[in-house]
Amino acid sequence: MIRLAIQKSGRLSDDSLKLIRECGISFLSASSKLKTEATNFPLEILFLRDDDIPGYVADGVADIGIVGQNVLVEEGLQQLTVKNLGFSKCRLSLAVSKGDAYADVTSLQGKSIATSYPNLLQEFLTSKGVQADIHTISGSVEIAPSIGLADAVCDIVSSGSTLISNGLREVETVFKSEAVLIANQNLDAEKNHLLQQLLFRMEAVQKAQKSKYVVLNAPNSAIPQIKPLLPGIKSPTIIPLAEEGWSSLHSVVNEDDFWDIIQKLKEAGAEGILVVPIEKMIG
Ligand SMILES: Nc1ncnc2c1ncn2[C@@H]1O[C@H](COP(=O)(O)OP(=O)(O)OP(=O)(O)O)[C@@H](O)[C@H]1O
Ligand SMILES: O=P(O)(O)OC[C@H]1O[C@H](OP(=O)(O)OP(=O)(O)O)[C@H](O)[C@@H]1O
Ligand SMILES: [Mg+2]
Repeated sequence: MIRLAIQKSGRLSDDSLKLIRECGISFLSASSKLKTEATNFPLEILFLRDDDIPGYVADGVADIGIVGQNVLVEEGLQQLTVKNLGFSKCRLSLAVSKGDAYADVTSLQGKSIATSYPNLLQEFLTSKGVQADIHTISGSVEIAPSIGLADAVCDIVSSGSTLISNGLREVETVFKSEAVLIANQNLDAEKNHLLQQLLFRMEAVQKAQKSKYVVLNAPNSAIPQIKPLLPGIKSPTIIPLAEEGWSSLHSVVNEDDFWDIIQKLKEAGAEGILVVPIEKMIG
């Protein structure tokens, strides 16, 4: 049995649970239950405050966990990272009151800055040669300038709407973050085997999310032009249609190149193009 720690409730929770389910793992979850067991994989899930997850994994209370890089690096435990997960993307930024003058980071010299990330902030300020008074608070950081607690803040930003609602202006990016899978560094052979199985499934899910299955019809005369546009995993599948002189081509395309390829396919004479999501992709 391997023990996974995820955030109980917050910005990491939904996508963490979604990823586990997409790996084909089923479990019952009730909001009041802080521990559950999967029904079809030897996995136990602990629901915790995100700040506690790196420490629990480092100590072996949990074997693996999902947490934001901002929390992991703040706690000095980045060496536990196994895999970037691509969700809960955000940045740790410095912000000042909307009306405050700000030229560059030296404008913060001698100022007080409220944050929940004193280590990341201190490292950034030191790298810029700036000395400031760091005031550590555990939440509602954006309120600090308006109540006279600090001159500036250093907090998590995604859309920027929390800053705007609190009369603040983002001025520097201190750290970029996304969710990561972390693991204890001394897992025994059995737990390591289970971790490798989970990683295999996660990679299949991630690959599938970046790809689309494309089906189209084309006159046989257009196939030489279309084939190089659809390299797929090996090469496209070509099946003759009932109508003489026509074929159906099937392939996988990468999401990043998708619109560009569709445009070129149409120009080459493709018709009836169907685009289908892929659930899992292996090899
Ligand atoms: N607005 C956001 N958009 C995307 N990701 C975010 C956002 N805010 C935070 N995150 C990421 O999600 C993590 C958890 O954020 P959340 O705000 O839920 O934490 P929290 O309030 O400290 O929760 P907890 O109660 O578990 O301590 C952060 O550490 C960060 O990595
Ligand atoms: O740039 P935005 O899109 O506005 O997001 C940023 C906000 O999101 C997070 O808080 P959250 O809403 O998770 O609440 P919390 O303070 O309870 O953690 C973070 O601490 C910021 O306050
Ligand atoms: Mg927290």
